[in-house]
Amino acid sequence: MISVKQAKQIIIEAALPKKSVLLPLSEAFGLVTSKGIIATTDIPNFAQSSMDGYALKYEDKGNLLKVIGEMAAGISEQIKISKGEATRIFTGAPLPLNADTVVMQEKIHFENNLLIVQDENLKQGSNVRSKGAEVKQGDIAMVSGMYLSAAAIGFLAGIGCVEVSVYAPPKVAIILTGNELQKPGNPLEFGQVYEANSFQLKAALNKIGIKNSMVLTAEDDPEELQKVLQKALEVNDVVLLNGGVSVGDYDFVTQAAHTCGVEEKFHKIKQKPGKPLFFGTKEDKLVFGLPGNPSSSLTCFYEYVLPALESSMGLHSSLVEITASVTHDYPKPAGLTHFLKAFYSNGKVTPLHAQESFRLHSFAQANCFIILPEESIGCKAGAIVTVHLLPL
Ligand SMILES: Nc1nc2c(c(=O)[nH]1)N[C@H]1C(S)=C(S)[C@@H](COP(=O)(O)OP(=O)(O)OC[C@H]3O[C@@H](n4cnc5c(N)ncnc54)[C@H](O)[C@@H]3O)O[C@H]1N2
Ligand code: MOO
Repeated sequence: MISVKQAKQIIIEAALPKKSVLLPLSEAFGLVTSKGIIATTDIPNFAQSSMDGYALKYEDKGNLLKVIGEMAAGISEQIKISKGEATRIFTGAPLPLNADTVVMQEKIHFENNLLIVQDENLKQGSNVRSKGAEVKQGDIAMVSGMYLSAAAIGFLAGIGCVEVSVYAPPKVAIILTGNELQKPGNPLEFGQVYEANSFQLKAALNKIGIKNSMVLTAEDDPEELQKVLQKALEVNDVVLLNGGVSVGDYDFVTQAAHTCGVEEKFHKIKQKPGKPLFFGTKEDKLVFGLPGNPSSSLTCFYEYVLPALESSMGLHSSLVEITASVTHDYPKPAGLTHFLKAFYSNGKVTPLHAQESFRLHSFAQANCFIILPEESIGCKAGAIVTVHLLPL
């Protein structure tokens, strides 16, 4: 058995290659740019008013001005002003030719139908967004490696971008093993359990933009499992097997992986839950044999699978490590690293009641793991412990 640290290192070394893909902007939220983006035009594309008011030549601000027309947002015809003239103008509209300044409508008055500016703070260029103030044509508007937040998507749309090169979300297959699994919605026959792992894994994959993962099932039969794994490997970058990875007579995952040409990198880690985790590679594809117990499966996903997926997508790890003061004693024997389902708030972390790996009740209320290292014999209330905040 290897340590948690060794297992993580082996997975980092087996890094999935980063693949670039061109996607419509509407599908790029949450992904990371794989190429820089060059602005194809000046934005704004014209000198633009940022207020409702009057457009004038700054040098005319002390004169009585004749209002010769109106510039509204979206206007298609240009107006030219001369000395002693101004136009009405609205927010977002282009400035008339020769105007360089906008005075807010609250800061003027009229005498005999002529405009008088009453704004001591008015400067040349006041209330005007200059052409190219956001980006200039030919500028790098966004560098490679940028996370596409909602604001980043809005920014790119605003500079006229329709497609963006991003690191492709890897294709992931989930394989369920176990004759006892029943779909939620059907009555449970004797000996059956509701299938939960594909639901939680799909939810966690969705969270990082990996959608439409394939879910395949295999009875506890070595040949069937081998066929299903072979099929999954043909079209996916990552395969997540569930269950069948331990030492029972019906646990065929390692055997099937070997028969499919998967090179075993490790099997079993000094940890709880998730001790029997299997990891192997086939060419540049990754194969994880997640232990079947739902809590073990999801813990291994967060600690081992997620970082591998995120790194291939250019994402920073969403499993954030902090330290916190633990609120209760939690004794454990030395020998295995424990990942305790816990709740973190305001610098304090509380281990939750049910830690058994067949249960998800406490996991459903958890927002973090407390990490108790291999050599530790647990923690005392008030001790500072390592915490991994979960990307919920
Ligand atoms: N003699 C030993 N027995 C076991 C050991 C061991 O070291 N020696 N390790 C135990 C540990 S720890 C774990 S974890 C499990 C892992 O077992 P498997 O990965 O082989 O998983 P299964 O036996 O197929 O299933 C375990 C458990 O999980 C339920 N399960 C499986 N898939 C799903 C699913 N998709 N949704 C919901 N529940 C699922 C399954 O019904 C079992 O109850 O091995 C221990 N045994
Ligand atoms: O390690 Mo198993 O995952 O405890 O139940």
